[in-house]
Amino acid sequence: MEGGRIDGKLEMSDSSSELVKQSGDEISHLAIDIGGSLIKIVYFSTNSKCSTNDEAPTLSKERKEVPNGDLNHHILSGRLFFVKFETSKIEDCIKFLSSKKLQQCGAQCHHSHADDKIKIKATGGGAFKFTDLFKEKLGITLDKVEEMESLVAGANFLLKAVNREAYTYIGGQKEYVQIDQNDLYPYLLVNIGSGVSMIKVDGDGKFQRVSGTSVGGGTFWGLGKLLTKCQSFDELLELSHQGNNRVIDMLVGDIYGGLDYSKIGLASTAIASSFGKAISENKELEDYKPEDIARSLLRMISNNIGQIAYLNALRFGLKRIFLGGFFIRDHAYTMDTISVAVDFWSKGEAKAMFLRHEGFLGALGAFMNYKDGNADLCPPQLVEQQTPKSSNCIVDRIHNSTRVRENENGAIDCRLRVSSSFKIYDEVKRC
Ligand SMILES: Nc1ncnc2c1ncn2[C@@H]1O[C@H](COP(=O)(O)OP(=O)(O)OP(=O)(O)O)[C@@H](O)[C@H]1O
Ligand SMILES: CC(C)(CO)[C@@H](O)C(=O)NCCC(=O)O
Repeated sequence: MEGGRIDGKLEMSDSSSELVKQSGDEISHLAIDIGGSLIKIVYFSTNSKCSTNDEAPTLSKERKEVPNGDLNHHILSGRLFFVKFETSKIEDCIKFLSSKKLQQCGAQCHHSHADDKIKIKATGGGAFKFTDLFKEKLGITLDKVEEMESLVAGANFLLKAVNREAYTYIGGQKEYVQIDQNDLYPYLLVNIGSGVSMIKVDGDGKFQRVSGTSVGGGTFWGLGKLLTKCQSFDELLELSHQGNNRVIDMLVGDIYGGLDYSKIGLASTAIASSFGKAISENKELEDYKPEDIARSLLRMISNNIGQIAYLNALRFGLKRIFLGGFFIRDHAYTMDTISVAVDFWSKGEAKAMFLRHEGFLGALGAFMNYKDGNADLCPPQLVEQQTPKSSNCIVDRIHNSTRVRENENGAIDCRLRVSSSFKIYDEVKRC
């Protein structure tokens, strides 16, 4: 179907407005994914002001003996929040972080000044590029988590723990997919960020990056900016919604005198050559409408990604393709093009499925990595909302049965298990 934003789009926060609205949150854990285009932050807050549900987020002082004996735990109830910034505006991100009470994020406050010890999980190329900046401006050490590992951990978590996370988009209809946790693997994860990574996922921590393409979200936004003079990514997407790609794309019918090329299965309306019409018309860039250019560009890139995804799925015999990354933006035309490409090339065999927390896979995966924390800081683990039964492995329990709750803003209600050595903000200040 033709473009347009789908109703009920997740309004996960876009930088500056959030700076004011959410300052003062008590953040217990935070992870960051610094990509080529966008910085994504996932944080867990126990601030009860944020709750819209009947069960207010609280710090429950519930103590649990872990089975091997020696550690007590707190259970923190609260909510996972999602925020993003443009990487080119990293100063906004720095301001945001400095407005937060971050001292407890992985901080170990024994024997020395807490500021020396603030460590957050960080992934993406920017975790390397901006190491010094974070140290200088915020006194924060970035504890690096490998990018592909983070993407996979984030996707696995969402697919197993969050209801209505994955959906198909066919014929203009969004349909949520019920994930059978015992039949999830293998699948192909296609992350469309600035560039595109394709990862074959075989289990928790079991994966292989099998392909990638540099023609991705950065290409759409970069070329689109040059060709249309749009000032923002969302403006470019909106413009594409109003355009007609047939003005610029050379169609099969343009070559075949209006006929289908039925012998090889190409309808006259299929695109034979993206932007191909521009070579035969005596027109300058200014003679084309920006909306038509935006439309052709979006179609070209989405189609190409859909096709490469399908080829890789075919290569490894994978039927399920999950797509993440902020290029998608829950945008109808983008998802429709990718879905049609996968459906067309696989003759209906493979399915493209989109993730609601699209661009936050890496940040979520890095967040999950706190479970590998060192001995001083007990690994925080996400636990479900229901009263936990006695079990040794809370994460396992998520994976095997219950699901965390998600509210309409994309924030996820959940509980975090932390060790008794973990301090809430006021206590940290006194260290
Ligand atoms: N507000 C925005 N500003 C810039 N790009 C946006 C915006 N919203 C969506 N996008 C699209 O999302 C892409 C970035 O997606 P994402 O954040 O998943 O990748 P990244 O982590 O920045 O890239 P990479 O993983 O390749 O380093 C951009 O290239 C652009 O196509
Ligand atoms: C380089 C990364 C992994 C950085 O996130 C990403 O932008 C990407 O996958 N680019 C595509 C590179 C390629 O495989 O051609």
